[in-house]
Order: sequence, then C-alpha cells, then structure tokens
Amino acid sequence: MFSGRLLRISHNALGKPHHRGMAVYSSELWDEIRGKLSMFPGGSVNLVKQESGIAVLTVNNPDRMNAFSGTMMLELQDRVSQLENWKEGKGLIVHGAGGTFCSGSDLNAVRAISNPQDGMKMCMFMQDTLTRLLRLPLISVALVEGRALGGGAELTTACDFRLMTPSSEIQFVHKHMGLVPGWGGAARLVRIVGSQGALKLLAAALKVDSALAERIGLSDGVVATGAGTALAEAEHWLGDFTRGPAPVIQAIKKVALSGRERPLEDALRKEKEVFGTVWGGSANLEALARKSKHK
Ligand SMILES: CCC(=O)SCCNC(=O)CCNC(=O)[C@H](O)C(C)(C)COP(=O)(O)OP(=O)(O)OC[C@H]1O[C@@H](n2cnc3c(N)ncnc32)[C@H](O)[C@@H]1OP(=O)(O)O
Repeated sequence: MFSGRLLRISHNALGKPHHRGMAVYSSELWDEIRGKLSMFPGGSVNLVKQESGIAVLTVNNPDRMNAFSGTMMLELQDRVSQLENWKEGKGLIVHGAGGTFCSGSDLNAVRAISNPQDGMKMCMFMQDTLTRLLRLPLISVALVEGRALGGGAELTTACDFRLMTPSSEIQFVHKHMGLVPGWGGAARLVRIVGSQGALKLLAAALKVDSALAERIGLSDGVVATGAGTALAEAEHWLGDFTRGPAPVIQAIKKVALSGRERPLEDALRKEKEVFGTVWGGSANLEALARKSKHK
C-alpha cells in the first residue's frame, strides 16, 4: 500500500506546532503522481485574472460534464500556484463551463487507475491542491450551475462560499460509487454544515437543491440563471467582500482562515502577525487622515 509522507510540521520555541507553507503533503511526492495523471488527458482548467482583483477559474470539459481528467488535475495545481503568487488578487470565482459545475473525476481515468495505490496518489494530490485552493489569500466562491457531483461537490467545499442557481444541485454521490470523499471534501463539509449535517448528506447521498443548501448553510445565496448572468451576479455578490485594497482583503482572509483551521493560541499568534502587516500600512494611514466615521 502506498504510504504518503505528510508534510512535517515544525515546532516553535513554545513547543507549539506551526504551519509551514500551505501544502499538506511533501512536494517530493509529486513527480511520480504527475507522471501518472498526465496519462489521462482531456479538457482544461482556465484562469483569467481580472483588473478588479477577482479571478475566474473555469473547469472546462463540457463533453464530460466538466469531469476532471488527469491533466486537468495537473492544471488545477498549476493555476493554484499562480494564484498563490498573485499580489493584486482579492477574490476568486470557481465555476464550470457550459452551464454545469463539475461531475467529479473522469470515470474513464478512474476505471484505469482503480487499484488502491494509484487511487491513493490521486487522492493525496487532489487533497493537497484543494487545501491550497481553500488557503489562498483570496475570498473564494464556487458558483454552482447545473450539477456538482462527487469530486465536483468536494470542489465546492474548497471555496469560502457557495452560490447556486435555482435549479442546480450539489450531491456527494460517493456512496453510490462505493466510495467516500477523498479530495478532503468530508473534512471540509463537516466544518461547513456540522458533523450531523455532513453525515446525512454523505450517508444518504442526498441531492441538495438550492433551497435546501441555503437552509443548511451549504449555500450562501441563489443567483439567477442565464448565459453570463450567473457569473456576473456572482462577481457582484463577491464585490461586496473584495471592495478595498488587496493587502487588507488578503489580511482579512488570512485571519479568518487561521481562526478556522488552527487551535486558538496558534490562531491568535497568526492574527497578531497579520495585524502587523496592515497596522500603519497605507490603507490604515489614509483612513486615519480621513478621520473616518462609521455611521
Ligand atoms: C472523487 C470521486 C468522484 O468524483 S467519482 C465520479 C462521480 N461522478 C459521477 O459518477 C458522474 C456520473 N455521471 C452522471 O451521473 C451523469 O452523466 C450526469 C453528470 C448526471 C449528467 O447526466 P446527463 O445530463 O444525462 O448527461 P450524460 O450522462 O449523457 O453525460 C454527458 C456525457 O458526459 C459524460 N460524463 C458525465 N460525467 C462523467 C464523468 N464523471 N466522467 C466521465 N464522463 C462523464 C457521460 O458519459 C456522457 O458522455 P457520452 O455523451 O455518453 O460520451
């Protein structure tokens, strides 16, 4: 059985663990995994970084309902690396091409790598990429049109927020495939809808429509359907959270993220560190000079 090496967590002077980088597993593992995934081509993952500071990531394999081929998994990792280095970035919208979100991993590839060793490699690779996606210093939203199935449902949980069109559905179909989520989707789902909610969605493989998703906190809102309409509405919605200078928006995401992921003392230390990057910064000094009132 393939045993992946977890990224070693170092300890500070107080003996408390602290996170090194944003990855989960050691990148030394990736050469072998990348070689395997490159054998399953098709589709693409496209990234457009806009002047507004909002980027749009498109899962593009419409002939297969935007299923993830091996090369798309590789491209997703590359796109996440690009976004990690985007200094002007503030927000990210993840959506699918052709009016549907994503139908999970490409079943043709899945059939070809159905042995446990290869499955484990793919699982680690996608866990790592989606964890890095969630940890981007950008406020991210998954825009779900059509269906988000299996790994597609897991991808929605790797964003800070989810928006759905009225007729769209999110479904963790893994049980019907004799599986559990392996791209980190179960761990993230528990943090979004609680352990009881996650257990229900996974164990019943429930089809979650936009109304139910909003009721249980899986979705943060409904946007209208139509060519280009949903994307424009999602950008408008995200604009409320990304208005302002990039260093401040990125700092907000970082403190929220550390509060979500770290034990309290560790999160407080991180918050202090991030606070130090904005205190006395240009946005802070300009606000002080304006003598802002918050009526
Ligand atoms: C990480 C674990 C995982 O993600 S396991 C994968 C979980 N996903 C699935 O099982 C999805 C299976 N697909 C479906 O249920 C249906 O195709 C859905 C997505 C509901 C769409 O249904 P419908 O609108 O009737 O279209 P269709 O079935 O004719 O599909 C159009 C073409 O797309 C293909 N497709 C769809 N999903 C995948 C997939 N995950 N991998 C590979 N191909 C997929 C269909 O086979 C179909 O192709 P074709 O036109 O028959 O050549």
